[in-house]
Amino acid sequence: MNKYPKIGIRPTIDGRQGGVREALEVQTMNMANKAKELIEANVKYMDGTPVQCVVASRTIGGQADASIVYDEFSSENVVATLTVTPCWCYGTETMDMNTQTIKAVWGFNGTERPGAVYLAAAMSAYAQKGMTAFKIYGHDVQDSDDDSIPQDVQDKILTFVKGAIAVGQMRLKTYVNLGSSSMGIAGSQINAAFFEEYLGMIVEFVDMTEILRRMKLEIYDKAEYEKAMNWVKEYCKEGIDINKGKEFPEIITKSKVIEADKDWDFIVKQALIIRDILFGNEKLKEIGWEEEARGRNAIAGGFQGQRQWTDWLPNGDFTEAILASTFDWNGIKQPSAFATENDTLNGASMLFEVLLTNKAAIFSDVRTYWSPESVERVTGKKLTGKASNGILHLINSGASALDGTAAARDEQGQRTMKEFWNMTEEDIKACLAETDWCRANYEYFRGGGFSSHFKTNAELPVTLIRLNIVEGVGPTLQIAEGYTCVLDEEVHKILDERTDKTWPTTWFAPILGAPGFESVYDVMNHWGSNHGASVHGHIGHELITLASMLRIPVTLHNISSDRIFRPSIFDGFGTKDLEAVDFEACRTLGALYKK
Ligand SMILES: C[C@H](O)[C@@H](O)[C@@H](O)C(=O)CO
Ligand SMILES: [Mn+2]
Repeated sequence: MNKYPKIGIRPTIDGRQGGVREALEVQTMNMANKAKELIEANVKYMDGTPVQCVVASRTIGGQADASIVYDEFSSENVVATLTVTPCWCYGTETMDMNTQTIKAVWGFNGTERPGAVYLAAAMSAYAQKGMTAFKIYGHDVQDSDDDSIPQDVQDKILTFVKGAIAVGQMRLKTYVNLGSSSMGIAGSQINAAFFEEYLGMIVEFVDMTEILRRMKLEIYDKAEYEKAMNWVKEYCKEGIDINKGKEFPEIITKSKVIEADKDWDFIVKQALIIRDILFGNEKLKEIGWEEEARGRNAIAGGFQGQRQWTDWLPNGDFTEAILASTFDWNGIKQPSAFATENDTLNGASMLFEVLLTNKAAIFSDVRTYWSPESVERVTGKKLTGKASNGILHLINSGASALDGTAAARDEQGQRTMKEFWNMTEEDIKACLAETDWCRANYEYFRGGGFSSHFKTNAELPVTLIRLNIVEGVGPTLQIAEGYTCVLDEEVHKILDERTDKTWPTTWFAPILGAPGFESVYDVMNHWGSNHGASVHGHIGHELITLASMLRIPVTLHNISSDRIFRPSIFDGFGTKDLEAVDFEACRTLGALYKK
């Protein structure tokens, strides 16, 4: 990253000199420094670097002080400001009025000198001006000499910062769209205006022939290619070949132009090349390809694959699975949001998840709702535990991140999925050991290739999401928190093999009870598309905060109202039907980067 997006911290103060201001200087600055410590210790950029804060050089008692701080922040790529104060200050005279930053105000909840009153005054001013700001004050009154940050305040500050830093990291980065429409999936017919106006991103279009050009002209690092091939030989074991013994018609046999024993050479090269197209590679400059070495400033992308590519060339499953994982042949790496079937809206969903968690996002079809009755009919057995109300089969041709095996272990030795920097050598080997690579089903993929095949082998909290675009409404987000399920082995086998035994499976049970979550069937029935992106952890509240920053209304979620944190201006649209409020507020405010 050229210059990290930062959080600017603004200590505001009662400007009355001759006693009041002087008495508050230390406490106010202290709050700012405490907030900086909290943020820098808890939030990381995509590459694992701790998020950086810039604390203003002075307290702000009026716009003259504020203007010095605007200047300090302007050269630092400050994307969001957190104004902190233990006292009453003068609302519009001290507020952050820069329209380019995302804002929050933390008003100390004390009674001696009321920070929470300033907070309320500032929020009313922001609302009156049509500006968004997040309101933070503690649930319990603190004494004026208590410099701790209560847990509820910490949670709000961190949720705000995670969202704001995600917004900052997306801004002016590129989504690389490799190929075009895949099998009529509308999400693959990229909507550039969405990326530009809502995410502040740039869309680049790259034809899939670029991959063939780089193969033919050998525009890749040969040493790395050798290394990757050796790694594949050692760790990527082959699974079943379901084509064996089958008679295929000529249109299928003559379409396989890469010999079967050359598939790995092809797909490993393809993975290197696609990564380089997105992110660049200094090595290419050394071999005379300076333009290619630069990459395209990507933060995410997707590959069409089906069908103009896969109808005669090996599929993109290996590339997609490896790009999305927290490791490759070079060891640990930051996971990428990289969409299969060029479903750009699922790619953007993956991007939100990776940005908020630093973990791998798992791309899949939301393929089948298995009712308890159907499972019993087909297997003779009952679903149990978290699966007992029915399950969703999350499965796509083998493009899911290998972290989805849940083979990594936490400090207690339990299965989990991790931030990439916490992945160990053993975790990587374990994820690879629980994955086998099955030769692609030639009926679907005439050109062959290999699909990652595994099952998510632990009961873990996950969040499944989907970005949709609805004509007349714009982009909307759906969020389902739930658990991955481990089924009885025989039940798993019977259900899994009904779909495709060469693909990775995650069994998912959403948490029921919220509107739209009356049953597992309802969740599947309300889902906006054929795909979803899941990530480890229950991060629905963080997604809601991020969506509110981007003005993307959330149309379906199972997050309790006490976890929902949106800008204070949303309260001005009512408090009864939070979903309707979200719609109305997002529509009134308009896209963050509306041209
Ligand atoms: C191989 C098949 O075409 C699958 O890729 C297809 O069923 C899908 O994943 C549709 O989303
Ligand atoms: Mn699919």
